[in-house]
Order: sequence, then C-alpha cells, then structure tokens
Amino acid sequence: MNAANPSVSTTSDVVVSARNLRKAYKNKVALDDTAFDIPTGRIVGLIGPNGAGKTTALKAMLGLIPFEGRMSVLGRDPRTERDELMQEVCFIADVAVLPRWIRVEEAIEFVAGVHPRFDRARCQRFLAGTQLKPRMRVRELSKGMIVQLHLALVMAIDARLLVLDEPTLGLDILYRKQFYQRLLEDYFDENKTILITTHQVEEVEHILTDVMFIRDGKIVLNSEMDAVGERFTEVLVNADQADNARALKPLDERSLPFGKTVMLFDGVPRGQLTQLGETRTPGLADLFVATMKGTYA
Ligand SMILES: Nc1ncnc2c1ncn2[C@@H]1O[C@H](COP(=O)(O)OP(=O)(O)OP(=O)(O)O)[C@@H](O)[C@H]1O
Repeated sequence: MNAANPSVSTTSDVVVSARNLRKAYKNKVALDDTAFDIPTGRIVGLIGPNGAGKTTALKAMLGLIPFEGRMSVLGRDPRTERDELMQEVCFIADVAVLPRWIRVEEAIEFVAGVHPRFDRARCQRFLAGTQLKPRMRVRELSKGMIVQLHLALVMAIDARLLVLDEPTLGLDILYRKQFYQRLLEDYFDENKTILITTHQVEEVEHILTDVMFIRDGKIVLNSEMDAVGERFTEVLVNADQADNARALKPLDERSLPFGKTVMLFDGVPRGQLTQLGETRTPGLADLFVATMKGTYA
C-alpha cells in the first residue's frame, strides 16, 4: 500500500492499478470514474467500440495526458514519474512514426544506442520473417512494412510492460498471425505483462489470458479468459425450446435459418442449458457484440 494512494494496489504482482480514473476533454468524458487492476504475467485485451476510451486509458497509464483519480503503473505514478517508468515500459502507438529518410539498419542502430534493454539479435530475428532489408529507407517501404519495422524494434526491447495500441493495423493476415504467435512464443514470459487494444478480436482471443471490455469510459467486463468460458454460454436453441430459453433471460439472441436461434446466457449453469439445445463457449467477438448492444442506438 502507498500512503499517498490509499486504494491503488502497488504490490509487485499488480502492474497497473487504477481507481476513480476520470478524464474529460472539452465536450466529452472519455474515462468515467473507472477502476481496474492488471496483474503481472498476463496478456490483457482492452476491447471497446470506437471512442470508448481505450487510447485515453493507455495514454493515462503512460503519463501522456493529465487525468483525475489514482493510478499506479509498476508502482509509480505516471504523472510524476514518467521518465523512470519509461525505462521499464514499451509502447507502440497506433500511428507508427519513423523518419522517412532513415534506413532500416540506422533505425536499429539508433534504438540500440538509446535503449539499454534493446536486443539487436532479437530485432534481426523479427525482421528475418519480412521483406525488409538493412539498406532500405523508410520512404521505400509500404505502410505495412513500416509497421513491421516498428514492431521489430519495439519487441526487441525487454520491457516489463508492453503496451500495444492497435498494433497490427494495416498489416496483412499472414503477418498479423505471425506477429501474435511471435509475441507469445518469443516475447512473453511470466515476468512480463502485455496490454493490447484491437478491434480484431478473433485474432487475439487465443493469446489473451484476460479481457477487459470498455464502454463509454467504463470497464464493463474484466475477467480471466477461463472465467469467461465458465460464466457465458451460447446455446443453439431448437424452435420448440425458444420460449423456455427466453424465460432464462438471455443477454442476446440472433436467428439462424431453419427456425433455430442462438442465445447467449450470462451466469446460467450449463447443466440447465443443455436441454434447450447444443451449448458452447461463445467467441469473444459474439460476447463483445452482445455486451455492446445499443452502443450506436
Ligand atoms: N484530444 C482530444 N480532444 C477532445 N476529445 C478527445 C480527444 N481525444 C479523445 N477524445 C474523445 O474521447 C473519447 C475517447 O477517445 P479514445 O481515443 O480514447 O477512444 P478509443 O476507444 O481509443 O477509440 P478508437 O477505437 O476509435 O480508437 C472519444 O469520444 C473522443 O472523441
């Protein structure tokens, strides 16, 4: 416990702890009295619709914007201890900025020179799976290749907290899959924590250990992925069971051909649902759509 921040968690097994977090822009409340903890050694997906407050939450953690409330990142307050924090945190913004004139090899030299935890060999391993060559200049690269370079540079930094804001925007599906696989196999270990925001939920769900849904500046679901599977069930309901199923108050339902309906239940024991039809654990995308219903109403 930290005397100045009585209720945020500053123990070493919690990487990020936020309480009463609030950020208001001129006409918009982007974070609305929200709270969450992110433990060490997790891969957390921060998922939300456009404008939900994801980037704002990340910027607050990284000390890039002023905000109200309490926040501890690796035991530090990002507003007053940003420089120290940046020694241990690595951040990939959704807009990768690299000077157009720089060569790939020069970019590597530059990061090696400024970052003590940069591992050149690891960076080169990441680049080996791309078409990037050491002598190429950024202005000769396609958009996706620039992102590949940026990711290789950042993933070669041994940081305790890696923050990825839409890391695979503009990348083709082959590279996206490879990137997430590498992130899991080559980067992640139990001492590191990765926080990812993305709209491509299906691509990350298999690597996440935890998920947070954010809506209108509030965390509306914060759960381990295993617990999601225990709490939520999707049922392919037969037509003759539809009324019985509705009586159990599904979170959402959608029709399929031949009179079948898929219903999503929260907290109803699976044993009770099997008599209504085939049951399965919902994908994160379906759970997200059900939870966010009415967002654009
Ligand atoms: N600099 C700013 N000035 C004014 N309003 C802002 C500013 N930055 C963000 N906002 C507003 O705050 C809200 C949250 O924005 P934020 O960028 O955090 O959303 P997001 O969840 O990252 O969205 P997206 O998925 O579209 O990237 C939005 O309504 C946005 O218009």
